[in-house]
Amino acid sequence: MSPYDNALAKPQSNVLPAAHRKPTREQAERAVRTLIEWIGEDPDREGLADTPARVVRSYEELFGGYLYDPADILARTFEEVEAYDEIVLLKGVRFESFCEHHMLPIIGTAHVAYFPRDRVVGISKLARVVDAYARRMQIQERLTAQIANAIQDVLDPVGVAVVIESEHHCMSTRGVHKHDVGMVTTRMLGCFKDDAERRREFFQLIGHRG
Ligand SMILES: Nc1nc2c(ncn2[C@@H]2O[C@H](COP(=O)(O)OP(=O)(O)OP(=O)(O)O)[C@@H](O)[C@H]2O)c(=O)[nH]1
Ligand SMILES: [Zn+2]
Repeated sequence: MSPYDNALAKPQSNVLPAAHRKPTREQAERAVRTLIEWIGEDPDREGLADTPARVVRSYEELFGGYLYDPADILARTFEEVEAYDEIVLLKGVRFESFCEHHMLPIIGTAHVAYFPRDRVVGISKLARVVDAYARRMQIQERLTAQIANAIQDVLDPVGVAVVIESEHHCMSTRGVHKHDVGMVTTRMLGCFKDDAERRREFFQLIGHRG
């Protein structure tokens, strides 16, 4: 059992606790201004005057995943007309996320597969689920597990497989300064966990040796 399983009981585990009061936009902009001052810059010079507002606006986009419930995204499904008992794979879904330790980008690719039981989902919805979880403060292990668990919980397929490969800018642009190092995480559920042949087929489809 992975240490993240408990935190994953609900797909949306890293949302704001109810007791936490969300700061106003003005407070958020003031916080950015404070950081600019802390860096040693003049927040009133022309080039920086609008920066706090820009940063807060960009955060709305970069961390917009909290506004989406993956269960809603996956709610619209289609009954299979012909029984399709093979893997459905969305391969190479690029995403941008932010590590929760340094708030620096995690840039990566997700491969998301499921083995339908009796319903299929519009394929774009798998990419939307990736974004809904990526556009939050994350660690890659949790991101991987959340995507897989949401698909399992909502679609109840025979199995789900998620592989994420990424570069962590907190490792490349600061700290240990290691470039071109990939972090790979996987989450296998159902037939992909229990059936070695199915898992091998999945890894072959994404171009890895299983
Ligand atoms: N497991 C895991 N670690 C991550 C992820 N993103 C960032 N980290 C790591 O989180 C760790 C935080 O370590 P700390 O020692 O608290 O922070 P730090 O002093 O800034 O560490 P360095 O990055 O080694 O300089 C670092 O080792 C990061 O590489 C992630 O998605 N998963
Ligand atoms: Zn980091």
